[in-house]
Amino acid sequence: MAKYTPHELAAQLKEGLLSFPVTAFTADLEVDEESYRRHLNWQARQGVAGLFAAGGTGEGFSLSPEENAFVARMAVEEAGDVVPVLGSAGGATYLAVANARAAQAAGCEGLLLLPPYLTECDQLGLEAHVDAVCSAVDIGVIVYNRANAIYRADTISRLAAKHENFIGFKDATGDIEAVTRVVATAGDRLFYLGGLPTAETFALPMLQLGMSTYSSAMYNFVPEFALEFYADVRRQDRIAVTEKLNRFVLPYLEIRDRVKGYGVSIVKGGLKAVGRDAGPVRPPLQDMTAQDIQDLSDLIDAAGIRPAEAPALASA
Ligand SMILES: O=C([O-])C(=O)C[C@H](O)[C@@H](O)C(=O)[O-]
Repeated sequence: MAKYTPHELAAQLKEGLLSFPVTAFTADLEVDEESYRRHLNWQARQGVAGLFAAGGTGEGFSLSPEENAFVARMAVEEAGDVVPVLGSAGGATYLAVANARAAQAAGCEGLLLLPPYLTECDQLGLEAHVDAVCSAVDIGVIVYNRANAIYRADTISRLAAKHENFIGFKDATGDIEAVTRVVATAGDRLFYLGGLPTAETFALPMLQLGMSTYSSAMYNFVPEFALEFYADVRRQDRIAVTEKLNRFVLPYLEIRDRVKGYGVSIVKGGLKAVGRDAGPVRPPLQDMTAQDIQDLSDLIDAAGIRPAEAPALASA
């Protein structure tokens, strides 16, 4: 039974940083229960407004429906008494509906609806997709505007008028005109969160567009830094934000951009770098090389943001 109504959930999420934890895997690429539970415990207790299990950084797209439900259940058990936990739903409509129902049954307060895969889709199909998911559950639903799921403002408004539990719009396009149309049309009926890769990079300009929060992947391994960054953004302290961009975020992007898919792999690399290994990524993503992890570890030290309780990386 959810503790938050969809409306209360939106009010809570929009006022703080959002955690998107990685899903821990063993060397055999199985879900690593012990390591995941440990990670969740750490992530939930640093001061975020909500925790999204099995999102993009959590490799939700690589989980079977059973694993997705298991991950959601573990997240609720480990973090649900501290922060609202949201699950994820993805793939074809029938799978997304099954994921959504399983997330609700696991005790999630809401869910992130990931884009479906492979096929192109347009507005009527996307509307039917969101319609089916929102109708299948009572908990809050946030759509992820990304890849092949790009929602027009009128589609979003119709869905918001129809479904009380449709509460949020997460953008990973950075298309200012389109996002402005969505925010201007749906207004306060929804809340808006930034979800571009390494969302910190865009946080200040997106705040002006109405995105009071964002998904922080780097919060996984440098939580204090990520929270300070968010506080600077909310204060609109451009000088502090720029200093942090130069000190860590922009050099981090240079490592992230070395290989396609490192947007996720670098987060697990960052966890290795701070001594909190959550295992490998699943193919088709590829793990960071030892050199890339070392470079990231050096950057963390040069920026002075190694988490207090995290040991330095043993030299290779
Ligand atoms: O679903 C997710 O993990 C994301 O939204 C992607 C990341 O959290 C992205 O915002 C980032 O890399 O900071």
